[in-house]
Amino acid sequence: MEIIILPTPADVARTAADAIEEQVRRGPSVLGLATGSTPLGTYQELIERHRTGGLSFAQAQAFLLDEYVGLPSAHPQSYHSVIRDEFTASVDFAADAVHGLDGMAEDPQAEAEQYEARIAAAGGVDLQILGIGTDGHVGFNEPMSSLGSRTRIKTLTRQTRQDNARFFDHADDVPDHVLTQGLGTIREARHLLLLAMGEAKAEAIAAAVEGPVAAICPASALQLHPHVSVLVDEAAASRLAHRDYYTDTFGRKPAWQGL
Ligand SMILES: N[C@@H]1[C@@H](O)[C@H](O)[C@@H](COP(=O)(O)O)O[C@@H]1O
Repeated sequence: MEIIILPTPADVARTAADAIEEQVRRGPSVLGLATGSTPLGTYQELIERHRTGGLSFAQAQAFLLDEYVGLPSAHPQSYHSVIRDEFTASVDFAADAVHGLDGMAEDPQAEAEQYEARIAAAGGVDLQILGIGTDGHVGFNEPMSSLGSRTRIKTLTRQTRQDNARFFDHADDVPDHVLTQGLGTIREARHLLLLAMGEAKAEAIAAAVEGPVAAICPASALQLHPHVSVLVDEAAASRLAHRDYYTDTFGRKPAWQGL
């Protein structure tokens, strides 16, 4: 894992956008997109680069990590709507290039299997953006998710429903169930970019990066992946025990200048 500690959330957003831009400029790319508040600065940065710097997503495809069960895609808090409103509608993805799970599918298991097949048919994900929940979840893989799990239906924890209540009118409106790519699915992406900002994520980041690989912290499964970049601001890095090791450059430029 490459642990990159940056001064501010804006630096995290810019560095993540650099990695995505580099991937997209390399040629036709498959991006894995996360929702939640963490990547919003990155998406803003990419929209700006599209508008002013000619960055194009016309050759890219995107797959969302997860979706609420029971919300139609037109619901403002469905992840279909969120990613469109926060990012994809403001750049130039081709029609039908942005894929998500159908939270209204009559057979969620069949939907999950078809989604895996669609990712495979696209050639797999080149670069996957990830946030982290305060309980260490990635996607919606809650604690005790199998480290080898595939896309499936999951029940949210009370903690995650509370954390996400801010996006809904009433706390009770947060769905109980979700469809999410599994930890095994996520680990098949070729490069993982885990982003975290703020003190509230510090404990989860420390457990994910320095803790044992264990289902109690789903993000710790990323330690098994050969190419992970963890971009954190100072606050999210504040519980890391080995900070000096991550930041020691021995006078060279930091490794992250070219993720
Ligand atoms: N399913 C999403 C995750 O993909 C996200 O990374 C995480 C953190 O959310 P936020 O970025 O808003 O803190 O929780 C949400 O529930």
